[in-house]
Amino acid sequence: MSLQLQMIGTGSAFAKTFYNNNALIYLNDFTLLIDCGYTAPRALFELGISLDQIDAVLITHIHADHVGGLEELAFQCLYTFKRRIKLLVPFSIEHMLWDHSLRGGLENKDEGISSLNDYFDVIPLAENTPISIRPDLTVRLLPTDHIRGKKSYSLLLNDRLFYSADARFDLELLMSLHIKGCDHFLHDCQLHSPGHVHASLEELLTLPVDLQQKTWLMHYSDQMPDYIGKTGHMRFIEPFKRYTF
Ligand SMILES: Nc1ccn([C@@H]2O[C@@H]3COP(=O)(O)O[C@H]3[C@H]2O)c(=O)n1
Ligand SMILES: [Zn+2]
Ligand SMILES: [Zn+2]
Repeated sequence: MSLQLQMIGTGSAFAKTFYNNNALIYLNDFTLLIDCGYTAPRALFELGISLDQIDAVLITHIHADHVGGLEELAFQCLYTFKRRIKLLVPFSIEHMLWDHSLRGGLENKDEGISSLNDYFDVIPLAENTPISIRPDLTVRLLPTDHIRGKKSYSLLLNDRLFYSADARFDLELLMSLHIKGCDHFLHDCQLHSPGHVHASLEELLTLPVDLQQKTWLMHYSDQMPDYIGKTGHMRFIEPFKRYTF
């Protein structure tokens, strides 16, 4: 079954001309936001999409370009829209997300607000297990290396779309998914080497041609225009454009 995907930003953490690398997945009467960085509310505003139109948000890891917009989303859901949406969060980072990222702004003992559950319908996700979010959406969390000692997850949607979030280059993983028939690969890409905590363009260019042809580059720096035509068979995914995968 095909998916409609729209990046509400495609920038690296420090990009100033592209919003944070976050995505909307559109299914029948259901809209899922993948990551909610600090530019997400502004990007959605630019797109004419109200936060009220989001039905669920899935978090890949705890960096501000992936979770920095959650405070606004939580407040708006509770106080403006009076609506609870789903928060899909890897089990291993749920506690950290509250205690280390959001609690400072969202806790309110006077109103009895003391956890993520006071804002969202929290759905903790297990690793490496297909999770059926709805009949038309299965998500598998793939633990992938990003920052040493910090949990970070790539996603496999409906067993056919790989979304790296933030990940170092992992040839073995990419090849095994490719061989199993995964149709589309959206990968973060650091344009200049070394990639350090992200896959670099140089590394991604070592992928076989038939895998490159399925690969879209995201999470790129402001220098992206200088690299057009230098990405082999891989394409840059564009912000705000709606794709059918
Ligand atoms: N060891 C590290 C840790 C972090 N960083 C940079 O900080 C950014 C945090 O968001 P990101 O999107 O994961 O990208 C990280 C690196 O640019 C980095 O370059 N090296
Ligand atoms: Zn990032
Ligand atoms: Zn990151």
